[in-house]
Amino acid sequence: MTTTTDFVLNVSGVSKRFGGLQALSGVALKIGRGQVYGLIGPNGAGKTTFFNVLTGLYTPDAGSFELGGQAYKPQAVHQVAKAGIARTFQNIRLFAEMSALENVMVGRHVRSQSGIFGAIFRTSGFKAEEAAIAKRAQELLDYVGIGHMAEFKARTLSYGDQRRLEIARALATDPQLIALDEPAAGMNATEKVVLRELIDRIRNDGRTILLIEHDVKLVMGLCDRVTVLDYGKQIAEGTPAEVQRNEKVIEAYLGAHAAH
Ligand SMILES: Nc1ncnc2c1ncn2[C@@H]1O[C@H](COP(=O)(O)OP(=O)(O)OP(=O)(O)O)[C@@H](O)[C@H]1O
Repeated sequence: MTTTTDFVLNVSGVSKRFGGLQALSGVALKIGRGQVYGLIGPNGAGKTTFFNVLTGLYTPDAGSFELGGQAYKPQAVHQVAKAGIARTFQNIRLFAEMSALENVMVGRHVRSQSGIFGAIFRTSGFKAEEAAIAKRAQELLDYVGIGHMAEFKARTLSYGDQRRLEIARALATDPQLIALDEPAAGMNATEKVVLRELIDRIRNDGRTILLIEHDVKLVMGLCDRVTVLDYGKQIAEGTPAEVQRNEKVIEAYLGAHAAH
């Protein structure tokens, strides 16, 4: 029997309106533990809006949300991080002047115990925790393949490496769900192959991933299931093979291409 806890994320009826524009209309999706789940659709379909609602940047007009079998309200970004969702952004958001290691350490602080008192008075508990956080951050940089760049300022890394750094920072929060917003954007073919291997590895290590991606080949090769949005509505859901031969999906994409 399938119980709700088999789903890391279980949302339904998610709606969001901007003035006269219905950006999301009753979107529902269930992401099984250990899956890579793709969210695709033409430009303006509502993918980023869905991410922003899910991660507390926008307040939904309606919707029910469950994470790891527990109800949660995505009302504020820090609550969402605590609840266990980490994300990356379409336009990379790193601390440009901080080192790669420090950027990952910031992510890890979501889970730290000593708090502000420990940080100010530099208690022994705080120092031990800082050392543990630095060690874990280095492991994560190694994991995503940029361990040798730990001391480099984030802004000096290549585009592809900055994206990998963002993934390391997301992993640092030990999330139940990692939401990746167009991780392959701006990458060349070689970088995409490396990215694909990394996402595969993250899944094989038992993590669950929600992915917005324009590169259809990457989505189809990587995802276990896919939801297709068009004008805020879900027009298809299923395995990559199923959605690829769905008439509505073909029409939405052809229509979008014809419009350009
Ligand atoms: N803050 C906002 N205020 C008003 N309209 C918005 C806002 N954010 C998004 N929209 C509109 O909502 C619709 C969905 O946009 P969204 O960015 O979610 O699409 P998307 O599928 O992520 O597109 P893309 O692939 O181009 O990133 C668009 O028509 C967009 O103009």
